[in-house]
Amino acid sequence: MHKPLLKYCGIRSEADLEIVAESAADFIGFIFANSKRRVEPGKVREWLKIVDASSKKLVAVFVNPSQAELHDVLSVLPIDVIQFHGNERIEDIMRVKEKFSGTIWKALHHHPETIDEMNDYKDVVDGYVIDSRMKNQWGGTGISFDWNAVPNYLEIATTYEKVCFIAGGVNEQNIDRLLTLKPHGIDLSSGIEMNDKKSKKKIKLIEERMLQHVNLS
Ligand SMILES: O=C(O)c1ccccc1NCC(=O)[C@H](O)[C@H](O)COP(=O)(O)O
Repeated sequence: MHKPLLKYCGIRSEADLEIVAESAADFIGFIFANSKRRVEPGKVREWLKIVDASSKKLVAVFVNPSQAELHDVLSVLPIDVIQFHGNERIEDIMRVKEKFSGTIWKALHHHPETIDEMNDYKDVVDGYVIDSRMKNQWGGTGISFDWNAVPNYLEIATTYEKVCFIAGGVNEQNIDRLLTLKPHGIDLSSGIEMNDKKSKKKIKLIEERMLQHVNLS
């Protein structure tokens, strides 16, 4: 089995960045939306001058951003992927695509219409992040959704030739089950944190589980 793509999200300090830069993550995510994990683009730029994260792709996570908010981030940081995590309209995303030549992912929250939404966005995005749906919180909830739906999401994404990350409450205790479902990618934030900081110990446990799974299958 190929190792699923791995994204560590919600980097909020130079120390966090140092930890994930040394990890097996393929993608590292920064939150530019209202959240306890929100970061300022200028600060991230400073950290990136000090910490070598050049082996990682940088993901900018937005929730219904204005053009100015997008510009503030994209003009300062070498962003590889924009992750839209709100209820951005298709025409909003199309407008961004006119200027941004990188990858675009749409986060969709697990609910009865998610499959329809995957279809709605398929012509404007390169991939999906399926996350838990919680009242008053767009993401970073630490809560997982019913993973019985994951095979269906993966199948639909594959049909559309898109990558599909599974997010929401993934941690070292439940990642084994998720790995058996062969997600294209796994996205973690709360599950690699301790006292609001990224934890080397938790990352090590996650990566050991992933490695064992890949070696066994
Ligand atoms: O992480 C946040 O605080 C956040 C806030 C607003 C929008 C999105 C946010 N996170 C996006 C992510 O990609 C997270 O990694 C994803 O929601 C999973 O989080 P978690 O359940 O904490 O592992």
